[in-house]
Amino acid sequence: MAEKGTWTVKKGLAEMLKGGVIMDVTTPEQAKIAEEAGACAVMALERVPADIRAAGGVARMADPNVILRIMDAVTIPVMAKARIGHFVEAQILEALGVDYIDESEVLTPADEVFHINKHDFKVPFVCGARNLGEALRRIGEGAAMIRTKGEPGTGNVVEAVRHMRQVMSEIRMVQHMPKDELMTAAKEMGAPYDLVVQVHELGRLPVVNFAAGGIATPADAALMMQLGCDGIFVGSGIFKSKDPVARAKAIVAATTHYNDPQVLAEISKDLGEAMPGIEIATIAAEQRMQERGW
Ligand SMILES: O=C(CO)[C@H](O)[C@H](O)COP(=O)(O)O
Repeated sequence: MAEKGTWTVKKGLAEMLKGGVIMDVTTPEQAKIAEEAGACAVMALERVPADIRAAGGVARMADPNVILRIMDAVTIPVMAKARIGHFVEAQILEALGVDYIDESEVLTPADEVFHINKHDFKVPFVCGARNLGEALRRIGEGAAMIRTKGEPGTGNVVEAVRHMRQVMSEIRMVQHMPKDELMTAAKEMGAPYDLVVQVHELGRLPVVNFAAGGIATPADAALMMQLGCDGIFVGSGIFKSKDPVARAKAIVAATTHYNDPQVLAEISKDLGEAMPGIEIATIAAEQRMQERGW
């Protein structure tokens, strides 16, 4: 059996989640809704991003007791969020036995310069990115899964689309570069050279890449899948909508049948109101979660 905490095992767990939906949950009851809807994992946090945005102030790791109750409530993997750079929150989450840690820009960063050295941990990490350089820096620090950032808590998919298109087009560029241009590309992106070489050879990121931030409808989820992501994170889009149970199921089904417009049309019927959306231009630059992380 593979030893816990090796790179292969960390990466492999994310690969098992491919094609699935990971749902933000704040209570054991929401975790059960997610599991029954077919989520492949849940993400435990204190508030969904729309509520974090509305509350303002400092957003931190959730109460360990809530995380443990969520772990008790479901059989699917449980992820939890730590603040960027807050390696002690990560140590605590590892001690609780969560399956994955999200070093997340949705929480208030604890360090404005350094991310967590994720190689220090046995538990795997997922991190957000807006472009290929950022994704490869996070993988260089030990992230075993990437998610594009989008703009969480807005119910507006436009930033998720921008980030996924950016990452995919940079991957295509690197893939088709002659080998002798890779070092300069690495320098310009601020990315580790060996990882740029891997992208060149694989034609994809060396780890799984999900889409996140602003996905609010089954059509949004299918759009992100057609743009080439490996799976979906949804938080506010489900639990700030009128009918979370129906919407959660529909988003899971849309992520599976993302290439079948007939099925997507059926799935999208009678879901009740989606969460109210926010136009990105109305959010001040310093309040955009995607700007956190470097
Ligand atoms: O940070 C995340 C990924 O772990 C959130 O799950 C995701 O960004 C949720 O965004 P939204 O509330 O807009 O669905």
